[in-house]
Amino acid sequence: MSAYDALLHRRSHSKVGLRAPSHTELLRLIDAAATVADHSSLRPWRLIALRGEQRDALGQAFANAAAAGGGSAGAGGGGGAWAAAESRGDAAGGAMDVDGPARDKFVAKARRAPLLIAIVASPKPSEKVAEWEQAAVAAGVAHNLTLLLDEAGWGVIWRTGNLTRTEPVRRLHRLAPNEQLLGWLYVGDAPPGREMRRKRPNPADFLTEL
Ligand SMILES: Cc1cc2nc3c(=O)[nH]c(=O)nc-3n(C[C@H](O)[C@H](O)[C@H](O)COP(=O)(O)O)c2cc1C
Repeated sequence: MSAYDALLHRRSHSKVGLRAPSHTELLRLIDAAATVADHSSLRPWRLIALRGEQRDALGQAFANAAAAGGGSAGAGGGGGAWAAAESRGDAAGGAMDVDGPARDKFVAKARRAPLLIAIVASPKPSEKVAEWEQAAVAAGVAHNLTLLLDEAGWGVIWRTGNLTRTEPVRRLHRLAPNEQLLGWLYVGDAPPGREMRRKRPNPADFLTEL
């Protein structure tokens, strides 16, 4: 299949089955995804696979973050509400994990696929390459990987949410202070029968001349 056809036929799957690509298969796809254009070849990204009960830990982190006030779509780093709760030492702040239905709801969300791949923008020191350029490289790797997984027959959807950049979620992924999560690729069996891809925008609306 040409890259053109692969892109035209790609679609996200919000519901996937129980099988997931193996570590070895992932490495093969990441090898190709990593050919993304990368100013100064800084490799400013890394990926973290979450399988099995590791997904429950993510659900727990989501629940703890939500209990502490959550995040916002514009949040650039750790959750301020979380930090405040932590300094108070209350339950939602880390002394105790949130439990019960509040936890179950988020664990179920994290279990929507057998494999989650966290996309981490991991900027490297550079006088020449700004952090936004490096984040663009990390996003490029994620888009490439999404396409490659789709082409290999896996169901994939890239998800984020307001809790992505909260402190409990950062801590679970052991992010360095300068790193940022760009979300997760949720991966599993593609459901049988490919649905039609959603309507494409008119390319002429997106190309002008100076
Ligand atoms: C950075 C990023 C974050 C996203 N976050 C979510 C999300 O949290 N929930 C969601 O339903 N779709 C999210 N999407 C969109 C889906 O991945 C997907 O593109 C969308 O459902 C449209 O389907 P399509 O890819 O088949 O066109 C996100 C996409 C990107 C690039």
